Amino acid sequence: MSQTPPARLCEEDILRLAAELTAGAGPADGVAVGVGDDAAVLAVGGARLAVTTDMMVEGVHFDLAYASPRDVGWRVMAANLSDLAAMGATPRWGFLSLGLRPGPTPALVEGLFDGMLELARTHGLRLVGGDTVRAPALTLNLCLIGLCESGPPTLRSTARAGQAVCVSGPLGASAAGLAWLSAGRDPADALAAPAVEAHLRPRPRLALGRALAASGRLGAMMDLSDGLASDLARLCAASGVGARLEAARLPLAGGAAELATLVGADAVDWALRGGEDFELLFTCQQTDVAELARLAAQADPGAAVVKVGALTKGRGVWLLGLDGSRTEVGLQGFDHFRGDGQ
Ligand SMILES: Nc1ncnc2c1ncn2[C@@H]1O[C@H](COP(=O)(O)OP(=O)(O)OP(=O)(O)O)[C@@H](O)[C@H]1O
Ligand SMILES: Cc1ncc(C[n+]2csc(CCOP(=O)(O)O)c2C)c(N)n1
Ligand SMILES: [Mg+2]
Repeated sequence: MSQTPPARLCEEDILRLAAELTAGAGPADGVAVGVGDDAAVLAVGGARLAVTTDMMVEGVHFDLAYASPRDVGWRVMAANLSDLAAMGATPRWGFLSLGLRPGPTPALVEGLFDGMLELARTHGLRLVGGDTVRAPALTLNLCLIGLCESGPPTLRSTARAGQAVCVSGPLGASAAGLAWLSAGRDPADALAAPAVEAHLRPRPRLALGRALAASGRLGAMMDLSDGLASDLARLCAASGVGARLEAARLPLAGGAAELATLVGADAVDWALRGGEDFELLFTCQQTDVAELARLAAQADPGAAVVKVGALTKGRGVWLLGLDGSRTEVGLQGFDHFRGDGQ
């Protein structure tokens, strides 16, 4: 008798389960924000702590064939700091859990720490602990703690229909760099170098996150780690709204169109579904876009405020194509257990 194979969960299913099961325990003392946002927010003795954790695994998030240990350390720190940026928090303390294959060399371990600490120092974060084990693949997990002192933490669940949807910079550069490096192409190639840099050394938008939080003009905010299509769908689901993106407004990373042609990919696909851009995604009243752009330029000269669409009363994330077509694109970004994951 044939048996029905057990159901397989994708990452999205697991995150939903984690949210449901942890919420099932009821409200907890001191938890201002639990599972479901970029960081939890804990109320401790008058302070609000934003606490986040993010793991990177060799072969899944990086490949040592093209990434140096220093790049790997930088990237895991950047991904974690970006979640604090999304809450408008100021980074303070970090813990590193490190899984190393047998026979770790000083060059590997020192390189990982150098990369992490270089970026941590820039943002005033101190590594204060961790754990070290043997593992079948190089694995780094950071847990970072920040302080929400630039205003209330900026959440995913507070967006309203009618607001503008904005991003803080170009999209698709990291995916372009990854595609270039994975194809074994020259990282120093003049056209590809900025994309390679964006992939290996992303720069989380901490000053911008704080400035946006302090403005008091935001609807909702999160960071872009899985791709605009998925991350905006999560923001929309948390806020009970839908969104319409306009392809003509997407700020494609410089050179992405040419690189896409060279490696046989699509730059719009990178921008929507590539992930790891670590830009901020936020919503605000349409009339506040110009003022936030002014604040952003002051806080971070490298950042921009680019309106890419608007929130709607409907459900789902829809893309208005250059040809006038409407396509649903929600949740098409990176998922560890779907598509590019297994
Ligand atoms: N295994 C887990 N147990 C409990 N909560 C989890 C677990 N995995 C994820 N979460 C929570 O689910 C939410 C979404 O997690 P996710 O890792 O996708 O965060 P993100 O900010 O959307 O993405 P990224 O980690 O790429 O920055 C977060 O609030 C996170 O703390
Ligand atoms: C070797 C290699 N293959 C694929 C990717 C792409 N990638 C991996 S995880 C992720 C989303 C964010 O991760 P998470 O959800 O775990 O925070 C993306 C876009 C990569 N960086 N390196
Ligand atoms: Mg995030």
